[in-house]
Amino acid sequence: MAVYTEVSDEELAAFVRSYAIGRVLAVKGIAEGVENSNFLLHTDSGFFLLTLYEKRVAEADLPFFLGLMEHVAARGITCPLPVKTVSGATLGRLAGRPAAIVTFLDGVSVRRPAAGHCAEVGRALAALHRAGTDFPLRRPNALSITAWPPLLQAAQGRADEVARGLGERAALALADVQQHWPARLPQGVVHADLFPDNVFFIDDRLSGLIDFYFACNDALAYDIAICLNAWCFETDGSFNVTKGRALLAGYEAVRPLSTAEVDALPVLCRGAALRFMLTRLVDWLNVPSGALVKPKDPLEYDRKLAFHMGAACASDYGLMR
Ligand SMILES: Nc1ncnc2c1ncn2[C@@H]1O[C@H](COP(=O)(O)OP(=O)(O)OP(=O)(O)O)[C@@H](O)[C@H]1O
Ligand SMILES: N[C@@H](CCO)C(=O)O
Repeated sequence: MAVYTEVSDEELAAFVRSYAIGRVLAVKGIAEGVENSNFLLHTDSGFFLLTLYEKRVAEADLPFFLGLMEHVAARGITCPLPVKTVSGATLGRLAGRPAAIVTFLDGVSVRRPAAGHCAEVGRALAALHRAGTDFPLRRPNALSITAWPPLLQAAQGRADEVARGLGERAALALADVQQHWPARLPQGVVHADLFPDNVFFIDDRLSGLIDFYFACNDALAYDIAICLNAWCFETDGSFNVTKGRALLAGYEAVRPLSTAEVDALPVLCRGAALRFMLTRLVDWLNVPSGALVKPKDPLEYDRKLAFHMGAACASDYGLMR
């Protein structure tokens, strides 16, 4: 369970009094997630999500994340909406952390996505990219390629405690992506963490997107690579090209890819796999004592990276031209 910060009943009641959402009837720590402390909040006005922003979220970035949710929601994307305090603020402080209340979204995430889910995610990702086009705030990707060498450095000495050769494989992959990383792909606002746990469905139809706390400005196609990694691999480590094709076709039904984006797909997938392998590895080696959190497996992304190191072109992912 991701609850890093405990909140006393008194602190919570005082915090909620600054909103026009009635009294707290119940509050419950949420079992999913690894980044922030999340609570399901039941008040006289219904259900809400209370988030206390933890280590990786810089307070200065919160107006970007909360503003983006409002911006894309106004353009037809179903996502949580920040709730305003009676004085109009979307951000406050609780138990020493920056904190916000957002609307609760109906739906459930899928554990084993099918090709139909992948198609829906592709469409939703492209719609999000379109909706973000005129978002006025900017946030560079703090976990882009320039952030990977320090992550590797932080973990390399102990990487082989997790799996033999892991540090060396990561170093080779890093050198490869540094050599081939594309310079001038179409840019925009990307979600950057659209994993299955951040997409809700009702009756197999996509009902909403959550967790905008890695959103930033980057290459739009990099967001596709993150999704191919997160949605289109099987539990045995194989890439499911039918799911890849579905995701890419869903995306292109809304926003067709340029030739440069198609050509860059393999290296973007390698980079995206390396990014999540490295952040998972650093977290795996540094679980805060006393935190109720289950770190995610870096080796899942080591296996995905191995697949991508052997993939040569976009057709390996199901994209036909
Ligand atoms: N607005 C919402 N409506 C309903 N449930 C939500 C909402 N926001 C979050 N949740 C629930 O809380 C869980 C954790 O939320 P979230 O993914 O934002 O946390 P996180 O710590 O940032 O996780 P992650 O590891 O994905 O980065 C989600 O998987 C979902 O079950
Ligand atoms: N989605 C990320 C965790 C949130 O950063 C992962 O699976 O590694």
